[in-house]
Amino acid sequence: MTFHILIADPLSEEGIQPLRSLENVNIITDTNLTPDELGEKIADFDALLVRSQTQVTSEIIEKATNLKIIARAGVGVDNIDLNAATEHGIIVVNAPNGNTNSAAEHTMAMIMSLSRKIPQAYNALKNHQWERKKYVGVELKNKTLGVIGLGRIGAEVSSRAKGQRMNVMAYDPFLTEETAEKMGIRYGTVEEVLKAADFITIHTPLLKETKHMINAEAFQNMKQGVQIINCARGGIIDEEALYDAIISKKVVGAALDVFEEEPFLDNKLLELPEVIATPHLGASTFEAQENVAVDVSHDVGTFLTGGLVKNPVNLPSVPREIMNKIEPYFNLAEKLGSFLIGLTQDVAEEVNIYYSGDLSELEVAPLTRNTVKGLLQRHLGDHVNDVNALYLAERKGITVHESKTTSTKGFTNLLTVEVKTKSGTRSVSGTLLNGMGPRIVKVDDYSVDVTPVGHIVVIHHKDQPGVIGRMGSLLAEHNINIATMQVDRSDIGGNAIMVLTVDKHMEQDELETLKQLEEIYDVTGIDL
Ligand SMILES: NC(=O)C1=CN([C@@H]2O[C@H](COP(=O)(O)OP(=O)(O)OC[C@H]3O[C@@H](n4cnc5c(N)ncnc54)[C@H](O)[C@@H]3O)[C@@H](O)[C@H]2O)C=CC1
Ligand SMILES: O=C(O)C(=O)COP(=O)(O)O
Repeated sequence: MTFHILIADPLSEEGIQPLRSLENVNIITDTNLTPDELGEKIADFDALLVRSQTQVTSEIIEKATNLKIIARAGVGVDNIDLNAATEHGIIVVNAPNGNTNSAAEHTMAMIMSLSRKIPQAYNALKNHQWERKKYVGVELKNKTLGVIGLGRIGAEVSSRAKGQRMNVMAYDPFLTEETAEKMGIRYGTVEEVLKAADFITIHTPLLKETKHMINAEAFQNMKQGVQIINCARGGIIDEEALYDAIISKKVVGAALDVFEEEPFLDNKLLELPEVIATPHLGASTFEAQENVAVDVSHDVGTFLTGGLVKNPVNLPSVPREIMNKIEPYFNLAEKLGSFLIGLTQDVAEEVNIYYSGDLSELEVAPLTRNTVKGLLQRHLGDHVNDVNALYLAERKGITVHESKTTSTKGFTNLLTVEVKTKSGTRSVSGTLLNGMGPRIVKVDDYSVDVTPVGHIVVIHHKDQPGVIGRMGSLLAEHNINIATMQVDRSDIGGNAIMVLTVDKHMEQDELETLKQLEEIYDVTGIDL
């Protein structure tokens, strides 16, 4: 099988070598596609690699019927409709670390250019004006730098600013006073930071919560004569409000690498002499581009060949050592989910997954996703995968809970899945037998020992002499061979269960004929 990969934004050629060196890949680079052209082509591809320019909208994703992975060679994924990707089971990966240094250096370059008006002075000189009085700057030493968003880049900028003898004060929802103290910076709320800072630099992602976070009200709270830098994302600063704040002289300088609309040819902010700007160049160094391209190439290559990606955006990331321990249980989890939903006639409303024994010591989130995948695939088909299983369950109104328990019922590991419907609760438990693979060991309250594979028939009946024999004869009449049989009962003469594995798929009418026997209450065929 050949994987078709589309590179839709310029990526470092050296960086994508790991991908090119794979067998069975067909890589097309086309960095000039219009949204319509991308929409027309996208169905041909298994993987799409982009930077910030290509907008991967829900309309594009809708048409991407073969797409399995979208890779963002950089940090911000605001150009990708993550919900649409998740809904369609497309994994999104990014390269969160490769451009941190470049973005931090670019931010420092912007702060220094701003404080000494270097771009303006350079421009004047280019225009044959020797202007020394007009371009008097301010020192950074002893000034306060307010950092909004102390993640990878914010932290790097902070440490470099300290090297410039600046006082750094930061706000981040995950920053505590203790951590700030350890980093040698001051902690403040957003309001406190905005009020205290001489220079403010933004390093948050663009999210619903951060859109226009720096608005007219925020500018009002700032110091008179503040200077502001945005090398994160356009839209975090409200550009209209920034324009007004510059006109009113509240803000005396702004350095912008990112804009609400990109690319653009006209933006009225650029008419103001207080504004210096670059066209989204924060990550544009040879080093950063090579780093991010290598990272996404590895993830795309690994993913397409069935491996574990390092930087998933719409899936929690699980380290390889931990994954090695849980991977053997994937099949069990998926089969239990699939078996149980096959047994459940009514609409599932709630799913409870209990992990015990060895399993209770593991990171179980990937197993929960596999269980739910098995559960949903029976009715929704193969497009349900690890990426969209929980999302689709939520959309179908099914709540999913996972918990760890100490009750192992004598097994070294036990996974129990319970489905609640309007008419009651059904459950199934399974274990992974050392060297022998997965087994179903309980169906509701009955103990069994069934390998979850092939054609299974679950029969609820009355515990009475002769039932098993008559059942065998009926199956023989339909030329159905029983491979294995497990029987258990609640008490002598009470309710009982038979779990058969048979050699071929049984049609519904064949299953119905088994109900001719009056001791049979219920027959369900499940193909795993
Ligand atoms: N101009 C350019 O070329 C580049 C821009 N970027 C952008 O820089 C930004 C930061 O990137 P990283 O530091 O790598 O991300 P990161 O994820 O390491 O850091 C982001 C930080 O923002 C914080 N945050 C979220 N909401 C916040 C809020 N309401 N107020 C304050 N802090 C908040 C988060 O807690 C996190 O610590 C991203 O938007 C990214 O896209 C990144 C690389 C290059
Ligand atoms: O990594 C990011 O978030 C960036 O903004 C870099 O964007 P780019 O890849 O240079 O288009």
